[in-house]
Amino acid sequence: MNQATAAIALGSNLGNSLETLQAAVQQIGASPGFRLTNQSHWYRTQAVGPPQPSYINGCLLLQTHHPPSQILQRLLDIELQFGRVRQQHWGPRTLDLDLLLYDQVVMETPALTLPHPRLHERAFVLVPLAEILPTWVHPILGTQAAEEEGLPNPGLTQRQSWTIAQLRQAIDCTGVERLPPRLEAT
Ligand SMILES: Nc1ncnc2c1ncn2[C@@H]1O[C@H](COP(=O)(O)OP(=O)(O)OP(=O)(O)O)[C@@H](O)[C@H]1O
Ligand SMILES: Nc1nc2c(c(=O)[nH]1)N=C(CO)CN2
Repeated sequence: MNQATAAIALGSNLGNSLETLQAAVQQIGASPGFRLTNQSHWYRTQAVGPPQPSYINGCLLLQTHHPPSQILQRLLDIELQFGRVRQQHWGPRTLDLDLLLYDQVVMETPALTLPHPRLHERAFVLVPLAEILPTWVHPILGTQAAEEEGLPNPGLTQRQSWTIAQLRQAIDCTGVERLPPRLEAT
């Protein structure tokens, strides 16, 4: 059966974040039909949004035959399992899992937008994602359709297409610090 590539962003800034994130990776990898193929390092990142503690962020890649809606549902279930409660918009959380992309699929429903609509502007996503998927081309940015919809072109010059590595180069990535590997084993 044909498998799709999906990328997932993980973040946490409440509780023992590293432990939670590592347990979440295990849960995702152990989910039927999800094959974990790559994982970024973990990064300590300055919080975007209201004042709150810094986050730990990372990304991973899956091969899967599940459709995007089922992947999102599994991610929401795992968030709940780790005690995620939605309170403040962009506020602190024990675990946040976002589906960043699914092959070149472009979709928008009330429950799911692909690619993730803020992927291209977030250093805490682009830095880890560029480690594991630098050559993926954003299916909307830089295209005619994006301009017609008023989507921002993230660089000063016009491009026909944007890879993850190019998007990462185009934004300010200060405040995103790779954690030393020894911390990953704790
Ligand atoms: N690509 C996506 N990945 C994850 N959730 C998505 C996506 N597109 C839409 N959603 C919807 O967004 C809802 C709210 O997500 P959430 O509370 O995690 O947002 P947030 O993390 O506060 O903000 P942001 O979306 O900017 O990261 C989810 O219940 C989900 O239905
Ligand atoms: N550094 C950082 N900031 C955030 C994050 C996150 O994962 N990392 N998630 C948010 C809500 O999705 C809001 N702000």
